[in-house]
Amino acid sequence: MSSDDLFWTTPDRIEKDGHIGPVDATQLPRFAGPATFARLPRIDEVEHTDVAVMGIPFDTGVSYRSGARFGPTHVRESSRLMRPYHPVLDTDPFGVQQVADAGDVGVNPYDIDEAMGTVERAASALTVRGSRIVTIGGDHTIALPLLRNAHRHHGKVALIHFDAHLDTWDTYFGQPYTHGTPFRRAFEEDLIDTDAVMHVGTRGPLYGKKDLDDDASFGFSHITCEAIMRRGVDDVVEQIRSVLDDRPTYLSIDIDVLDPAHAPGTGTPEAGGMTSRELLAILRGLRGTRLIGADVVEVSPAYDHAELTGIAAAHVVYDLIALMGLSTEGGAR
Ligand SMILES: N=C(N)NCCCC(=O)O
Ligand SMILES: [Zn+2]
Ligand SMILES: [Zn+2]
Repeated sequence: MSSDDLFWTTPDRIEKDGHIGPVDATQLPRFAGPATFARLPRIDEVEHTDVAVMGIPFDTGVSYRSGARFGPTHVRESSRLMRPYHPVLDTDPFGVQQVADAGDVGVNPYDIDEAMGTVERAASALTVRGSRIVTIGGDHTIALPLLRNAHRHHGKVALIHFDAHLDTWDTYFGQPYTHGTPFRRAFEEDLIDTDAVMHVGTRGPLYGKKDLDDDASFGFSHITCEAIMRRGVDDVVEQIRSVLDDRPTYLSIDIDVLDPAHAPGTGTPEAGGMTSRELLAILRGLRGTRLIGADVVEVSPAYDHAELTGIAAAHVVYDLIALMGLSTEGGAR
């Protein structure tokens, strides 16, 4: 900031190769100013956006604890400490591509159908403008309209779904569109490439064995949390990569895939989950795959403590952005 500009309205930003990055934390302390994701510019502050971070403050689809409507704000607040260089992937996620915060979509909290339509239209508007999207939820219901948009622009997509839960259940209280059902609907609507759909991190009690039989009949394979523990991260990465090949790939990450010790702030927690270290390591193993879109959902801040969940989710979003910059789909490699 110059001396005649003492306020956060026009802060200095880190710039690289013509890409406008985060507010410079050596000029304006990280804890000051409004929280866009990683203190990146808003989408209206840049001419073109390669990757848009979009918030969906929606939780009308939940079956247990509510509150994920506050997820986007919380994850942004928890993302103030992101730095511009990713040492493991050896990349500048905000320097190799233009990343911007698209803000929150104004979804109807009283009408799930209408909200899903709004999410799809918002996602489509960003896609048409040439942006790939990392969505911050919101409950998992929103994966369905996001997959509808992905399918419209890319055809059937490979889906890697990190979650404690299958989310391929049929209905809850007779309702087809809930946070426990998006991937069954996606299968029925032919949005996903059934040769390349996988759950990672599943665990916890089910309603019955039929849940697994139904899920398998939709083409899903799964790597349980227990398998991750026994087999280790590298082996799991190899299995995921073997199904992806160069297919257009969507990653959906329910933060409850993490153990409640790592992510207490979520609506349907299950014991025995992944560590955030395991999740980040598996994601980094997907470097160079054809990532067309991703979401991080189910952060419910009222149940969070010391921003544990928000910080984990913010790091996951950061890594997804880094992966997009290294992706074979429009990325800088
Ligand atoms: N957290 C998500 N997305 N789904 C959980 C649904 C679990 C249930 O109510 O049986
Ligand atoms: Zn879940
Ligand atoms: Zn889920």
